Amino acid sequence: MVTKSEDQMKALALKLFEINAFKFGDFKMKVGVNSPVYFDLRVIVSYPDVMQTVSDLLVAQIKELKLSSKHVCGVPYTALPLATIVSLQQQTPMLVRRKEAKAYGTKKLIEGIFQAGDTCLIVEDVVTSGSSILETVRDLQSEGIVVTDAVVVVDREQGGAANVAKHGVRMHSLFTLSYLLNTLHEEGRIERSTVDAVAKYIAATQINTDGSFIGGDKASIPNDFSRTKLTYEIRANLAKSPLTKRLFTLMATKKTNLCLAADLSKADDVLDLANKCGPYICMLKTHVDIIEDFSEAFITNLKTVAKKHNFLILEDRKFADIGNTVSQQYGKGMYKIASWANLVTAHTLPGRSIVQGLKAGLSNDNARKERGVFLLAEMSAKGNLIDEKYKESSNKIATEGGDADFVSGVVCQSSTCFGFPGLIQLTPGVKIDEGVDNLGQQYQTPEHVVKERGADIGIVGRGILQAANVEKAAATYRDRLWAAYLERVSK
Ligand SMILES: O=c1ccn([C@@H]2O[C@H](COP(=O)(O)O)[C@@H](O)[C@H]2O)c(=O)[nH]1
Repeated sequence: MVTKSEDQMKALALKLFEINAFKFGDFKMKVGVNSPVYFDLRVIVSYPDVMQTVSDLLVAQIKELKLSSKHVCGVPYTALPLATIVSLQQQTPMLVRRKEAKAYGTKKLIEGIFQAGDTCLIVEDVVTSGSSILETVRDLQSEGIVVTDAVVVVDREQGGAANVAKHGVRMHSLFTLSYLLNTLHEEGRIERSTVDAVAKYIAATQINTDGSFIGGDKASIPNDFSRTKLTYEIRANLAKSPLTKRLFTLMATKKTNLCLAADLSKADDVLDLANKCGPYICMLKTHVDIIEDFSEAFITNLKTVAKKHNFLILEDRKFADIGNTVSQQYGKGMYKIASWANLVTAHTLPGRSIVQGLKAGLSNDNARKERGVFLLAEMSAKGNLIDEKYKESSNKIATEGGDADFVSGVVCQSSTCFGFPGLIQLTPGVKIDEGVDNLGQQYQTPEHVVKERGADIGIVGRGILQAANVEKAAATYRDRLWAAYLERVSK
């Protein structure tokens, strides 16, 4: 029996690229928007070895998943030869769906011998919206045939799996587009920028069951896929961690990209501030070590306020030690930060081990899904020592490697810090009046940080804390930051 090995999958991915079964460019798609990537699996009939491998892998997949069925049926036309080989290898009778009923003779849409109540497994080459699978399912079902599963060669990850699932069909793909892109990149065949560009396109073109685009019609799909031009809804689809997705979604639904820096030294003052400003913020940022009367009760109350007003808590601890120490600073000590802060900040100075150390401070994998870190790649302090190379290396830690899924974003001052749209740019040093304080903090206006510097979330501390009416000030900052974001994505 053929099994699916990682090496075999990689080799096939490269082979498909070599024979132009998938290519990069600007292609007109059935769904009505152009795509930077196109699959043409029709060509594989000219490569018997590729046909053999693809069908072997499909059969291995069917066996692995124990997908037993009375018939197999390929979605016309490209998948027909694949379904034929699967039928032969499995000795499972085939059904053939005609695209149009014959005008003479039996006028049947489904050819082959079957009875109502028989089960049938669908075979498909490439799935975008899933509409072609559903057309075949519809014709089989109208003959009383039961369809619960489909095996496909490539899932373009544009919503097809979810769409067919809504009609009771589970989709099992050999390859996802992300896997293919990453494999080609790892093997040096395509640039990281191509991977990112295609990922942005895929996130922006998620398709509903009815063929419409999630988040608007065709006209609303941007042709500029740079991070700052995409909406938070679209970027939520690209985020690697559940927590980052949650934050993007929270921002989009609550319509706020304001983070309040609660730099106060009394626990009750922080709670009072959080209660007053909670409705306007997506995140409350703490410096827990400046709270003089810190207690567990404070944390319990803060979590209650966060839940009531639907914001996340970011502890701006700026971890910077070796992994082993960081894991203890995060999980232990009097603050037990890992137990309550959704997010923390960390310097990238120690390298990748900073992220590994934080992950090690969490008790289990489930906890990791609910926690994340913002890495500091730039600082707002005048005369800070960070240079371009440091920024670039921080970007690599944030976006590459096995621990990048724990990174929710980057604390920085410019849009050039990172390009990956699944991460969030957090920018401090925001005040209605630009300027520098007496200890070197540099301020820019809400509009400037969002539109010119690429901030996704603006951090405001004293701009709100020192206002006569903190609630009113929070509302003003929320309005200005949000309006700047809307303007940025609409132009
Ligand atoms: O580069 C950085 C990183 C973090 N901060 C933090 O943000 C707030 C800013 O407060 P303001 O009162 O608005 O100046 C503060 O908690 C800093 O620790 C930063 O300013 N710059």
